[in-house]
Amino acid sequence: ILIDLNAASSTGKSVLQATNFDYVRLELSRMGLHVHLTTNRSVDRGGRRDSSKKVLVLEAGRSGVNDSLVTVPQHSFSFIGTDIDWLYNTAPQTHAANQTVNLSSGKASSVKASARARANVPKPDSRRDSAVNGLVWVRGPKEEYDAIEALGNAGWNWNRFYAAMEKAEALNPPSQDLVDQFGFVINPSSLGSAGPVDVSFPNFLPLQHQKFINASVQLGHTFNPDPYGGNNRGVFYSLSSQTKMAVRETSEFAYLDPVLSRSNLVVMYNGALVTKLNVTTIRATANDTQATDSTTVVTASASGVQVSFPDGSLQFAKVKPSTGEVILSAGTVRTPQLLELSGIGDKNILAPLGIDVKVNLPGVGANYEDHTITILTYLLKEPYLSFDALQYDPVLLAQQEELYKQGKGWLTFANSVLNMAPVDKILNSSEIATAKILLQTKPPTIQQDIYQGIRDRVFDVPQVEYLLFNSFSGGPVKLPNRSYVSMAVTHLHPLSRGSIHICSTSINDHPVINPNLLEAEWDRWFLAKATAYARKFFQTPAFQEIFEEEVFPTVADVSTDAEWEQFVKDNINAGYHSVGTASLLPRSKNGVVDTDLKVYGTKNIRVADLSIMPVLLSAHTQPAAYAIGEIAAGLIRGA
Ligand SMILES: Cc1cc2nc3c(=O)[nH]c(=O)nc-3n(C[C@H](O)[C@H](O)[C@H](O)COP(=O)(O)OP(=O)(O)OC[C@H]3O[C@@H](n4cnc5c(N)ncnc54)[C@H](O)[C@@H]3O)c2cc1C
Repeated sequence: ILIDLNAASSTGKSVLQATNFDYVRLELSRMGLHVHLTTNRSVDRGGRRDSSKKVLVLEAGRSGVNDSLVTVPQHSFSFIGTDIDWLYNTAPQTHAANQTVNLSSGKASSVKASARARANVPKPDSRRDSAVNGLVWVRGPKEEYDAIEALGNAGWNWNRFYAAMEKAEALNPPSQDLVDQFGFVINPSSLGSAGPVDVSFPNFLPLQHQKFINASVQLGHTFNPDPYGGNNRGVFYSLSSQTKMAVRETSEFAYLDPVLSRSNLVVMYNGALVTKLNVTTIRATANDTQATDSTTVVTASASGVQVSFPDGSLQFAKVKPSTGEVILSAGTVRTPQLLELSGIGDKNILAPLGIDVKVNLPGVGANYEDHTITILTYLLKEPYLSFDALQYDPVLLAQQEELYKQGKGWLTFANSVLNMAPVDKILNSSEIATAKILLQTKPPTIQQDIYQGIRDRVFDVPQVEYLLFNSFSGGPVKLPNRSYVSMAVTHLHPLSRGSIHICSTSINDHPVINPNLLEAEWDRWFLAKATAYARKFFQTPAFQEIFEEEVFPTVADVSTDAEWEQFVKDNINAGYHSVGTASLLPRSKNGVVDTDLKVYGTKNIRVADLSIMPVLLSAHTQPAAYAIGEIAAGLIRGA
């Protein structure tokens, strides 16, 4: 049953009153959605579906189906500032000029879109998706997944993640035409072919992105024809989470659509805002191994969740006594918020707010990590064009909109071509010596073994990603009727760690989001070096052919080490790759969930989203989110 709460609040209320659910899943949208749906779907595949299990999925966001800004690959990021953006900002960043940094996050579902797709509305007009990310589909190197296991998480290694990512994805190999036009190369045997999530190359690659491969090779970077099999070092063509016809792929379409007709599934969206879990507790007994002091509560269980409906009423969704489960997939910002509001978290944060501490779990909201990004802007020579031309040339825009209806042209493109660079490609020998010294200092906020792992892998795995945005990103002057391109420089393994904690007892107050960007000296120094290096791409013959000049920052403004460090502090961006606030780690290491994704000290509460990742990868995060969903589905089924 599919219930749009804005339209059918009373139906939603009657369903909640009448049902005890086996699984209540918070939230529907995007990555988080598919755990239960995968549960259903996978069980189907194995012929063991248990349709007696009642599943409730709750999502606060609305459908983005009628909003082409969220459905067309080229429009990714356009959701920022709209009603499908949670509108997060960080707290002032002490080590980054005290600025607050944008941390937009999607608040949308696309169940209507899925319904439309089921009705066979042809692509791409079905506009079926509401996801908002940049569509980049890439995985990290094998060692980084194995390092998650080495932190004390038995079984959470490359083999498991790789199998789960392959299970989720279905590669559409590029047509011969695309190979001939743009040079796309891929090794199909490193990718899944039968999963629900379509991954494809865009049907268009801007000239500057083609040249980026050449510029990288001219600088001594290696071209990697097979970045999906456990080694992503070098420059390569990256895939997008989109269909062959250039419609963005999402978890809703991939996982929800095939099971929407099931009578055991209820999906409430467009205003199903979960406010807290109702948690009851049983006190520790003397022989309980988890008890750390006489007041420790060791077994907490959720009887259900409270849901605020669009009409302002508070409803209760019940799980079956003794067997029902609640699965949190509210993302890295909201999952710790919901746990804390429900009394699961650090007692030193909860008690002053008057929250009854059900499980004292200091790891909730801690270990927060994000990639950090700087962006440089360059002017293209005439007559070369970027997406900026779509704004100043209405004829071109109209042509491209027409082409998109056939799944062709500029609008099919969000991104492709990444350069995942190891340290020794961008630092000289004296800088490497400095790097080794800086890495000896452990910043205060990172855990010892996470720090050690990152430090020990620094020279083995990529440390910086270079990626082109096909438009102007910033700078003092934007010339009319001219096209720009930007270079995003991402530090892949920062050492700074922050936190996300509630500051009130209301779900409506955003938690305090403090990534603590650039706290570590290593992070400031390395990102400055990596950003300065980005200029070298533009000095290669391949780029000099098409680029006129650097507009932000100019050589006159920023050239010395000190100037680059200041540039980084003044212009830092978060990577939109937040992880870690409900970390998969042993409880003794400040973990929040165990290897079954169960929240420590609880009987029937799991987390299945990116908040469980204890450390970031040399990769964008959505494939890991899908993998976590696939793995969680297996755990829930006991498979
Ligand atoms: C602008 C942007 C660009 C990105 N680009 C890329 C990219 O190109 N490639 C890539 O791999 N990754 C990218 N990412 C990252 C990737 O999209 C995220 O890491 C991923 O979506 C996280 O998945 P999640 O399931 O943990 O959380 P989310 O996808 O954030 O899902 C959480 C859901 O829970 C809902 N929710 C939250 N609180 C409540 C509540 N109280 N009640 C009900 N519902 C609630 C939210 O509305 C949301 O739908 C990008 C992210 C952003 C924001």
